[in-house]
Amino acid sequence: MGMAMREQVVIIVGAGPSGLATSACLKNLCIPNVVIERDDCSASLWKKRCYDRLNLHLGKEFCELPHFPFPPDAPTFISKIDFIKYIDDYSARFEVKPLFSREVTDATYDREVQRWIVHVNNTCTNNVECYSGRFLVVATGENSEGIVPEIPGLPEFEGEVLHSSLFKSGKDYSGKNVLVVGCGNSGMEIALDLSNHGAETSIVVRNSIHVMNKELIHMGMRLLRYFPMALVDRLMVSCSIWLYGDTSKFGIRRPEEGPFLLKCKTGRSPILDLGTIKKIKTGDIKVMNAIAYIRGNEVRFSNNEKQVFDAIILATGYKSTIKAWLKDEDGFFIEDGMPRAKYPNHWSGPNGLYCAGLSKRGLFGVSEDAMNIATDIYSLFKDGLKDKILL
Ligand SMILES: Cc1cc2nc3c(=O)[nH]c(=O)nc-3n(C[C@H](O)[C@H](O)[C@H](O)COP(=O)(O)OP(=O)(O)OC[C@H]3O[C@@H](n4cnc5c(N)ncnc54)[C@H](O)[C@@H]3O)c2cc1C
Ligand SMILES: NC(=O)C1=CN([C@@H]2O[C@H](COP(=O)(O)OP(=O)(O)OC[C@H]3O[C@@H](n4cnc5c(N)ncnc54)[C@H](OP(=O)(O)O)[C@@H]3O)[C@@H](O)[C@H]2O)C=CC1
Ligand SMILES: O=C(O)C(=O)Cc1c[nH]c2ccccc12
Repeated sequence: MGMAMREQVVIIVGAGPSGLATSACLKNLCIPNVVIERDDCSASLWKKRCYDRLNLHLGKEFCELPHFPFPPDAPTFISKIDFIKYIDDYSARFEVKPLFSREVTDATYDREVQRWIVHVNNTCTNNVECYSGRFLVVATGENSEGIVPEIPGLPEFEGEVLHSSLFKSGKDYSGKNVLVVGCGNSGMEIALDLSNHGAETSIVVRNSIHVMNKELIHMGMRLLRYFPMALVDRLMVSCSIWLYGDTSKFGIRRPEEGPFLLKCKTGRSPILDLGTIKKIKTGDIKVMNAIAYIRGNEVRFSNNEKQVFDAIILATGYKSTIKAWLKDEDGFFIEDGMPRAKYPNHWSGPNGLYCAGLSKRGLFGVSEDAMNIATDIYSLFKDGLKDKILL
């Protein structure tokens, strides 16, 4: 029996904020679309794959999705629960109804028929489904899979090893010796949570980082609307020095380049401190050098220090997994699954291919991409393609 081909205009892969926002913007312009999601719910990163104490880091004006502002009486900083509610309200408002439990395993552009052919594994029925669309929007996110670093001896480590995406709470680690590897925003907050719950906590900081707080970053983001980045960056660093002093004696060095410049160049966010630095200063959280190797349950650091641990939390970041399923003959994406073209030209590719949420600019980047993509597809509609597309 042949497989039924489900004809679509726009196929959106991923029902996180990017996929939902793109769908909503398209619907607003009366362009039919379908959202395909591997998980059994939308925004699964927020609902299932983050730690309990997580809340939004940025003010609500930087976390809004298109055409749906947060209520004026909502607090500046939104909690995770309220953000999840906002996402669900957003889907309801625009009647976005993703097809859940469907993992895209293959997407190929068929030049003959000028359409994207997308194969999906329905994890409920175990059937393979096939969709075809004139446009394909990749919205599978920068956080599709946790990165597990290659550290000698890690696979044989005798204690527990957990990626930060699976970490829920420090309460399971009370009284244990825990090593957090990685000092991005996840690592810093997880270390705080562990220590608050009575774990003996250490964190590996192998490179320089900018440390700021919520209010400072909020002020900086607002100032960026009016002032040059170099000026705002200088102000941010001065405030950071005033707030935290010289942290190098605690193992935390500041980069030469400014926080927002680094964010734009590398995508790495400054650390938004929620109390971790105070605990590092008091010695409640211990800063460690890079890991040299692991033997049994003992970790050896690059300065020859060694210590035994019960658990290791890998807060070592995430990767995009697009390359595993997208037949990308034109090389729109590079090896790490991120678009080759630099911001602000990253979102539009050849043959009706787009990506949303891959600009390393958090939720504000997500909204920008969704609106650009919908407007672009709409203009192709208007230019007379309409009849052809709707075929
Ligand atoms: C712990 C953490 C906290 C964060 N906090 C903030 C914050 O406060 N502010 C901010 O601006 N940003 C934050 N971010 C950044 C985050 O990337 C965005 O908030 C947002 O979730 C990005 O949305 P997205 O839709 O692009 O990706 P995601 O939310 O990751 O959604 C992608 C979706 O695609 C699905 N998918 C993946 N592969 C497939 C496939 N092959 N087939 C079908 N479906 C697939 C996934 O299941 C997922 O539901 C945070 C990230 C993390 C990890
Ligand atoms: N509430 C919020 O808004 C939150 C937002 N986020 C966001 O989510 C995204 C992901 O954050 P996060 O999960 O922290 O990941 P990141 O990619 O930001 O950080 C990963 C960290 O791991 C370090 N690292 C990687 N490999 C190793 C290794 N082998 N040994 C030692 N250190 C290593 C990196 O350091 P190095 O520089 O040395 O490579 C880096 O500090 C970010 O954009 C972040 O801002 C995260 C948490 C909360
Ligand atoms: O998650 C990202 O990549 C973002 O850009 C949003 C963000 C979350 N936490 C932050 C701290 C400082 C600057 C940006 C962010």
